[in-house]
Amino acid sequence: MQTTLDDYEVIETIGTGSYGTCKKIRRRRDGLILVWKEMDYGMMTETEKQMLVSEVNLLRELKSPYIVRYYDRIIDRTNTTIFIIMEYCKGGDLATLINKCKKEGSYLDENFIWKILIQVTLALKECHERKNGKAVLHRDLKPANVFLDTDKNVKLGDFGLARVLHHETSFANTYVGTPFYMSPELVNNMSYNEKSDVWSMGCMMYELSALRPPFVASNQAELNRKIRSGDFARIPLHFSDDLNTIQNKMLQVDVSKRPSITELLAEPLVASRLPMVE
Ligand SMILES: CNC(=O)c1c(C)[nH]c(/C=C2\C(=O)Nc3ccc(Cl)cc32)c1C
Repeated sequence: MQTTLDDYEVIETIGTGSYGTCKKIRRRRDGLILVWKEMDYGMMTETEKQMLVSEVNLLRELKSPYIVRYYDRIIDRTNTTIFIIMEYCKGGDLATLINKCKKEGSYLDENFIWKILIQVTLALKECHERKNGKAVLHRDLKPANVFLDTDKNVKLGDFGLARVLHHETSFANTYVGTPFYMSPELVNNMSYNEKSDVWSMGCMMYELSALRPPFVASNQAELNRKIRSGDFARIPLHFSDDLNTIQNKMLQVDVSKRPSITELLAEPLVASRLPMVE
């Protein structure tokens, strides 16, 4: 049966972004706490509306304990607003966690960083696996798009920029993500591909360790130069050589030398930390 806005009670706004607004809600019939991401599509072009439809359809298909669960969507045509209803992640997002560490002058625990690495890799495995010839690229992997549940397990969210990659090509179209996490192939005007998600994950894992991105600059030209060079400082010395090694592999400038998600999962440093399959 088609649900309506009256089936939910809004509790509070918990986030706003370029995409719109994220609100914590309660489902009236059973009290389940969820969120909805509400977006006004009134000013969107037909292409942007199609992108929105594809985000919802992608979310419905992606099934992983490490990807936010999609519940429903409501379209309010009177107010040209779509409401995408998803699971609530009580732990919030990694960007907030990084800012908290910076404020407190503390680093994250290495075991927690490894746990995030493993779970984001497994989330991307679900995305990159070609189902009926189509792989999904996240294209905007960053701390603000990775959420945590009550047990601080990863919930990859916000596929607003995700693209379906069709079987006939292994390259998708142009990039629109976060400049600090731009991969060398994108800086060199090549197309986005699965290994560009691996680069972004490498940047994110580096930032979780060092509390700053691997490449920073005051302008795009300088940032592009640093990204192309692939030169970045080692993560703080108290972190292990193993963590440093795996992060360096993800930040390989040469795409052919950078591991795919499948190859990353086969790396002994990662494979030895994978959860037991039930
Ligand atoms: C300060 N904000 C928060 O603490 C926060 C919390 C507790 N949850 C969220 C966000 C989400 C949340 O809880 N579930 C989500 C599903 C999809 C997307 Cl794109 C976002 C969310 C946020 C931003």
